[in-house]
Amino acid sequence: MTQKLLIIGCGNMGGAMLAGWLAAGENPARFAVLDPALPEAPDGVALYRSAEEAAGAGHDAVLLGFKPQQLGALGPGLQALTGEGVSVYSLLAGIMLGQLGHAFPHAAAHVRVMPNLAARINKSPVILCEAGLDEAARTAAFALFDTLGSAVWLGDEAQFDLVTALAGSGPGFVYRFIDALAGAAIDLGLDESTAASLALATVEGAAALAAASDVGPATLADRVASPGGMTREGLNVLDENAALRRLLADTLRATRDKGAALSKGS
Ligand SMILES: NC(=O)C1=CN([C@@H]2O[C@H](COP(=O)(O)OP(=O)(O)OC[C@H]3O[C@@H](n4cnc5c(N)ncnc54)[C@H](OP(=O)(O)O)[C@@H]3O)[C@@H](O)[C@H]2O)C=CC1
Ligand SMILES: O=C(O)[C@@H]1CCC=N1
Repeated sequence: MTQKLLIIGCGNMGGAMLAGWLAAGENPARFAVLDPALPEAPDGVALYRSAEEAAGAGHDAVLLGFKPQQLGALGPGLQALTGEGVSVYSLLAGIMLGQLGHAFPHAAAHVRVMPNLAARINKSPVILCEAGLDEAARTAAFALFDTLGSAVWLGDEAQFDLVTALAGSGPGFVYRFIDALAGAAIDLGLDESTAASLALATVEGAAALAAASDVGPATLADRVASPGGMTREGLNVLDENAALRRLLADTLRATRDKGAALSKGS
């Protein structure tokens, strides 16, 4: 079981995860941060400015929360923090287990972790893929990340970039949809603040209902579309030539394919 986690790079995503763990009641002393310029860490969480300083953290796992493009430059300087008995959890989009193994050869295990920003409110799916964990360590890793929402093991690493596009990047696409929904209403004559608040409340309520419902989104869409009514006309626009689905397939494809480029260093 991870006793103490050193978060290396605590920006948008690492910070959201740390906030989620603390919000769930985890002991702040279980966490430490290594980040050269972070203004401050939450109360009770040690903040280190260099790898040399962080060597005293007493950690048994690290969470890599810097950018994938930094792995080559930062990896060698992190060797001393990722020695025997230390598990390496990585948020680095596109970076494969084999590359983590190459960068941190002495670590006990290597785990890819893909959450999203909703970790901050413990509502994130967290996809996990590992090499080197024994059964007890798998159970402990699952529990740690499940606190942030809902953890799930992915058996086939070849699909990791695709699930990253869907669930890691996904909130970005949903936020664009909310803005586009509001923007379209503004284009048709609604005032800006009414459009923004109605679009957000509608997406929030629709997602919550879908999550609480025992039928799927397609059935719920049909329940919104009263026979002979207004909604069907709008659904017909989205459905014509699978317009929305094709747009989203292009979106996920472009996102997924950037993962392969990141793993090659671009
Ligand atoms: N944002 C998201 O929604 C998601 C991101 N990810 C992954 O999380 C990782 C971080 O992304 P994100 O949080 O968006 O990026 P950010 O830039 O917000 O966070 C990166 C953090 O790393 C810090 N950092 C820079 N250099 C070092 C160093 N030498 N040692 C330690 N820390 C350093 C940065 O500091 P400074 O700002 O001062 O440079 C910053 O605080 C990426 O690998 C990304 O693929 C995964 C899932 C979702
Ligand atoms: O944009 C990125 O590369 C990261 C990975 C998933 C979400 N943000």
